[in-house]
Amino acid sequence: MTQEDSSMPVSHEDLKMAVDRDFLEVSSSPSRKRAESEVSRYYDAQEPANGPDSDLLDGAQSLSLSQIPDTEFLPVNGPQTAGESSSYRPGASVGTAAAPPTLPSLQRRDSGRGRAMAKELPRKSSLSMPTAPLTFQHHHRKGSSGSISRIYTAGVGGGAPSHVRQPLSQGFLRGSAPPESTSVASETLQNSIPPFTSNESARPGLNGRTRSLSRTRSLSYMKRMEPELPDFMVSAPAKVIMYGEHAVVHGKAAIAAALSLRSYLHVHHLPRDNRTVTLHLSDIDLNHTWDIESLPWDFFNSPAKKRIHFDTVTSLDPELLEALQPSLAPIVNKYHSAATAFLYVYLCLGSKHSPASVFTLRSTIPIGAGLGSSASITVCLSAALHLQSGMLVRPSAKLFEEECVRQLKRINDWAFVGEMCIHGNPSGVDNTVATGGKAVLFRRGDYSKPPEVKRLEYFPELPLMLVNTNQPRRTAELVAAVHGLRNSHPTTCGLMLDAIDNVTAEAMMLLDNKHFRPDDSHLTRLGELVRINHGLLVSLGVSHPKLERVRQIVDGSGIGWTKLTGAGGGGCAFSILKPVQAESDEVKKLKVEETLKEEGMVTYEATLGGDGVGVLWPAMLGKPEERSSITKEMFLAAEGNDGVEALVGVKALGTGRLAWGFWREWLPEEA
Ligand SMILES: Nc1ncnc2c1ncn2[C@@H]1O[C@H](COP(=O)(O)OP(=O)(O)OP(=O)(O)O)[C@@H](O)[C@H]1O
Ligand SMILES: C[C@@](O)(CCO)CC(=O)[O-]
Repeated sequence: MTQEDSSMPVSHEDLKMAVDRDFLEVSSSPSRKRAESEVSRYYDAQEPANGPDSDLLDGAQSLSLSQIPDTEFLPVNGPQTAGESSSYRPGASVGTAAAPPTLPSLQRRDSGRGRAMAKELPRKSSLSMPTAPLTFQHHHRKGSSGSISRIYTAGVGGGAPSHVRQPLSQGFLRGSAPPESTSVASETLQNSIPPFTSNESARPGLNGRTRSLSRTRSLSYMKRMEPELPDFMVSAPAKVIMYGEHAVVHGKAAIAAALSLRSYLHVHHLPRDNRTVTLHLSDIDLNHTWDIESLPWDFFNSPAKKRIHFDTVTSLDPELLEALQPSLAPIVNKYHSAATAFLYVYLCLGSKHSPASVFTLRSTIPIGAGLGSSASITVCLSAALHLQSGMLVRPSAKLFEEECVRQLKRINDWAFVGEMCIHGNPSGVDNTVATGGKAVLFRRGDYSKPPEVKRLEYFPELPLMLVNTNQPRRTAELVAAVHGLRNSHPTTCGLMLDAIDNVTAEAMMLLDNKHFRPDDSHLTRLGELVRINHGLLVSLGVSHPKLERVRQIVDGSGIGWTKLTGAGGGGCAFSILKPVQAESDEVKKLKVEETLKEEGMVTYEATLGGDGVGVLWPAMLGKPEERSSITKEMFLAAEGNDGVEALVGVKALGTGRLAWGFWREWLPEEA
């Protein structure tokens, strides 16, 4: 490639070709480096107009040992001698006062097709030094063929200027990102590394320089024993559709908001010599382990089928689904579509070299109740798989808004793929709200294009009551039933869908209005729109006698306006409650709640408009000085929904006990 080439914008197709060639095949090969470089250039082409370097600051993020191939390690400060090498003891400086103020950095050098690329790696032993922060420098340099390569240099302490770019997906950061995961990795190392002996012989490296045999051995020992990444958690919320469900599948708009119930996914990494992946969906009693190598990688990673993180996939490939069947066959569980969603996305995004891990999920969202439980779990899975493969930057206040949006889009796009595995033909509204949180207007007119999503900035705090009829149903079947009705009554059905669209548009004018007052006629208007929307859904055939019973109890007592939410056919309804004006109103409300309970229904307090997908990295409790791991055993042992919330709940944010991070698409300054 010429220098001119390298300055040209990189198209998505170029990028995909680079990745198709070899990116996922050999995770630490020089060709992967080439692909990484292509990906970096792809990002460059999308950098904000105010110039790359001004946007890019020190982001010292830990590099896992898995990212260090068995290539040569050279000191940046000059050739290494045998004597020098024996003084290098990974882990030796951890927590000791004897750590030198600066250490020679390690540099990995790969060469491929005449292109030079070098990248300095922070030495594991130096990562946890408390007084010497790591800094990265970023230069461009001409490769042997004239192409421009990036060089990343890591030093300890030094006053390096800090316009820094992290490779590949490390993204654009502002300010210096805290290297949260480094101390965990170092602790693990400290426990697992046998000490070096200083009298071991040195042998020439591949380029004639010397390197220590003991270092080589220990590195490979460490690589086997150390899990590739620390354990971490992700979480995503449920949603309530206020107006427009079903119509949204047919290109109309819907208004939906994040609900305070959430799913939590714990990702535990296994030592590298264990080559298995486990999916444990504890709410549905599904616990299955696959041998990673036995999965149909060859098919998924074949040039014709390969998909990458940046792809927007709008339909499932029946051949890929077919290829999964042998791996899914042993799973006999009525909710097995969640396993299909997991494997499909896992195989699309991963490779034979994906880290061995255990994915453990617990959700406080009732399943199949219209609250988007499936979307919440697919968002968790998508975020976890992206984080695991290094394709996301963890949320931080330093992340630029544009990058936040990109991260969320990537998570959302692949959560949608999971939703397609579970639902068949989803609109994408559920996963969009579970990803971004808050409240949105959503419309997807053309399925081959991204949906239109508008945040409702002034979404008010509404007096809501949420009721679960506990009547099970499947979203996929209800969506298919409306399609059937539309086919047999195209004109009438079309008018009903248009009417729902009008309801949503009217509601939008109230809900996205900073002058909205929940205690006056605005609330009544919203309530009436709720009632009209429910009536139209009844006509579309997606209500259920139990939902009608909720309506009878709530609306009959005069305390509010009720509508089913989600796919209907059972599941949940919500009511907008009228303002309490007298004591008798309060009494009526209590009576309603009692009656619903007597009839086997569950009422929830509904807080709408909360955060979307969040990350707890690493999975640890407590303030920095007294941190302890959240193990999957602890997570599984938490009692009920309250136990899960008490142990890992995002509500603990701000108490100093947990440090959940959120990509706040619309409010990056608060992240
Ligand atoms: N906690 C969970 N654990 C495992 N799988 C789950 C969980 N929650 C949902 N699922 C998966 O999602 C499916 C239910 O999805 P479905 O779309 O029918 O309901 P929903 O998402 O709650 O409702 P709606 O789409 O109307 O909001 C289940 O069959 C299962 O595969
Ligand atoms: C019924 C539906 O409109 C909402 C399900 O929560 C389906 C969808 O939008 O995918």
